[in-house]
Amino acid sequence: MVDYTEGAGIQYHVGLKEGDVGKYVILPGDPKRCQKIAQYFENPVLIADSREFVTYTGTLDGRKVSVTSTGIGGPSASIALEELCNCGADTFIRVGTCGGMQTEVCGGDLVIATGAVRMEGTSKEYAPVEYPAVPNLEVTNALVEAAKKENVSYHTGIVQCKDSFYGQHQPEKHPVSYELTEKWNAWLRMGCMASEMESAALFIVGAYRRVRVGSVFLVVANQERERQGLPNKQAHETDCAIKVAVQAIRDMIQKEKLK
Ligand SMILES: O=P(O)(O)O[C@H]1O[C@H](CO)[C@@H](O)[C@H]1O
Ligand SMILES: O=c1cc[nH]c(=O)[nH]1
Repeated sequence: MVDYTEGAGIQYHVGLKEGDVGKYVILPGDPKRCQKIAQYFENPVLIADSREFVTYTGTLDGRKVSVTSTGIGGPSASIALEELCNCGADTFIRVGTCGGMQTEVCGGDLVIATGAVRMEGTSKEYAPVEYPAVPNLEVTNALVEAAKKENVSYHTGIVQCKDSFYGQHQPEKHPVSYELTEKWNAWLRMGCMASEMESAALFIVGAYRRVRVGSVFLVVANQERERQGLPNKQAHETDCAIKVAVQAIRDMIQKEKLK
């Protein structure tokens, strides 16, 4: 393979090398969420700012932890995950936003993924479609315990991943509306809780790289509630999801210390 590391072990896209990041990394999509997340660390330092990939490293309970943004969608998320693995990280929590699908999933709630629908392209370049996109059980259990501790309204379940944000929100405008709409109805009937864009790729690449990945999301709104004429609360403050992810990492660190 061509050496994209410029000979110094620096990963081509994220601009990081071994030692720059902790074992635990929080993965938001939005680079602007990184600083906010880093504020929960002790002594956070901006390590790299390359394309959509912004990284801060600090500590939590004496252990090195990092946050790296992935940008939007599977392609950049898979790059971030691969390159962070190359730097020595092995436990990841995606902290994202999502759109609620079942009517009980309201704006301001959290969703913790127990699996992801692979209606995106990146994961298909790693594993045949028969292979399921599932998060790591330890990370997911830690997220659920943290959500209980933080006393927040949360749901667990399958999230639907896709590549086109507007295919989710305005399928009728897409030339393949027939396919988008029919599949959306199938995901609803199968009980999908929310729609977002990166977890399927992250879970599949995580399985391939033998690292632990989990996801927690803030529900921004619910288009199904809107469609059914139900009140559709909107939320944009991700603090609640960040707190749950940070608490989950603290709990995993504590468990590790007891080993
Ligand atoms: O808020 P983030 O983490 O970016 O996540 C969600 O928001 C973006 C779409 O608005 C997609 O990346 C989707 O997965
Ligand atoms: O509706 C939404 C909200 C956030 N992210 C998505 O992909 N869809």
